[in-house]
Amino acid sequence: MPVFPRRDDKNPRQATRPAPAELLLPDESRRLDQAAAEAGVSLERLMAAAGRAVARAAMRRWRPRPVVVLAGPGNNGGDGWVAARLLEEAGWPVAVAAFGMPPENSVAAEAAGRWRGVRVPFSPEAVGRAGLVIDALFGAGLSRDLPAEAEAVLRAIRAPILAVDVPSGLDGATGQVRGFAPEAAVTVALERARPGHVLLPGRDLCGALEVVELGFPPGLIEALRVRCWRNGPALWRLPVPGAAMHKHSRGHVVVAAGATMPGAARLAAAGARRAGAGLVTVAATTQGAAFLLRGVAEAGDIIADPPAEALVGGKGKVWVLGPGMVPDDRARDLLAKVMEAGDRLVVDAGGLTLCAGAPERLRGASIITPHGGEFGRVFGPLGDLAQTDKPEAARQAASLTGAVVVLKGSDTVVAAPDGRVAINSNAPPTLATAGSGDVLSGICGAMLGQGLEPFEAAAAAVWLHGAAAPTGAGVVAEDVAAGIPRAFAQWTETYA
Ligand SMILES: NC(=O)C1=CN([C@@H]2O[C@H](COP(=O)(O)OP(=O)(O)OC[C@H]3O[C@@H](n4cnc5c(N)ncnc54)[C@H](O)[C@@H]3O)[C@@H](O)[C@H]2O)[C@@H](O)CC1
Ligand SMILES: [K+]
Repeated sequence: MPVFPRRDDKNPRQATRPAPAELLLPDESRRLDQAAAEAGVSLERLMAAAGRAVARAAMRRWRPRPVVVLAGPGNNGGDGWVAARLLEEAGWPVAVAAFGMPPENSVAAEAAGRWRGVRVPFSPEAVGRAGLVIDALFGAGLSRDLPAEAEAVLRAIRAPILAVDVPSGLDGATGQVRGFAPEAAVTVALERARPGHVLLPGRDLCGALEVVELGFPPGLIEALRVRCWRNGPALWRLPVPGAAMHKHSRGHVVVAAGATMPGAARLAAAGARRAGAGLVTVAATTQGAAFLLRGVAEAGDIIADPPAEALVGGKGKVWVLGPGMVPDDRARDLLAKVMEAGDRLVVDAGGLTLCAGAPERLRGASIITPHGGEFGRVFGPLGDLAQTDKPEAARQAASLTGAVVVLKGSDTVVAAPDGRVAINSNAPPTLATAGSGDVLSGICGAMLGQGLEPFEAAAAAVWLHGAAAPTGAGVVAEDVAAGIPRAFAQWTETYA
């Protein structure tokens, strides 16, 4: 289970509560509705709350204007019928275009039955003159591709779209588009967000995400035992140096540098040092050491041509193996020795290339940090799965290797062998620059060295990396490392 921040309610500085981080899968959402019914909270009441939240979101963001509500045949449509009625009661001009009617005697049918206002045919013309379209066609659990008729209408929209639950066509579990999904200005998510609101391309289609609580009885979400979260401070605590600490109690990170790209090792070492590692050593070749010594302030201790035996083993040691590493015999030997010694280990870049098509070689690593290409090279068919279901692919890779998998991208997924998944969303596009991954692997090493367990270490590192990255033009990987103290400060001020 994730460690939740301790809070001291007497101290107002500690009063900020991280937003609920659970991401519900469609099946969990169904179980939640069922449990609510058993606890005496009817679907009717939940639908009324959802429709009210949608109407309020429209009134908060827009002045009264002609609204067209696209209502689908299920409960998503039901929310739309409720919202239509409330907006009309508030004096807005509203028309409903229904795509099929809900089954007789259903809660959604009841909501539709209460609509006394204008109905228009479900056609591209219906949305042509709208000033706002409420998309209540299908929800996050859509099980097949969007029908062509629905796509034609959604494509004809020129007005801003307020999506109920998800923009219709978006798969709530994976963030993938089923045939087509429109780009919403606002998405009202119900009770909790879904993985598809955070994963790409879904996140980009949702516009501003509003998560509204519907009034589920307390304890029901906890009882679901959700295994997927939005990555953030609700999942881990960053290590904060205490007065009694000394450098040897804050971990010793050893970065193994390759023969040809010592700059990558320097960036990994910078990430580790800025993220609080007590000691950082770069183990380089003679040639690499000569280069590194010129930038000693950002590299830590440098050892030229160390015999691996001299470095492996020892208390508190964490290896970062791979940034700038050429997958040669020396690297292969070193990986084997580190594994044999049982040291904690972060494997990235060249270290992953050593394991292409042979994921079993990674057994014993604590954290691996592949981008999509490296993931495919190591895990073969799971690489294809990652294209359609990134969390599931990362989860399977973690279970296969026993390592926490950090599958990188703008929507980095962190998966643990026990099935926990954190999806990250704070990475600015400036992180798409050479060397930024090296900084991340160093931060992962520093988190492990300071005592976080691998899943929390990886998730915290990924968040810190995103928070450290400056936005705007001209950002290079060194700036990300330099931004780490500011990211720590942001966390301390808000959550510590
Ligand atoms: N706990 C929650 O989150 C709550 C959710 N509510 C709403 O309930 C919705 C989910 O309701 P449903 O499960 O009824 O799902 P939908 O409203 O998405 O509708 C599914 C219906 O559409 C049909 N369908 C699916 N794909 C189709 C296709 N390609 N072509 C034609 N028909 C298709 C299905 O057979 C089913 O009848 C959520 O999106 C949300 O708006 C609220 O009403 C109340 C509480
Ligand atoms: K929708």
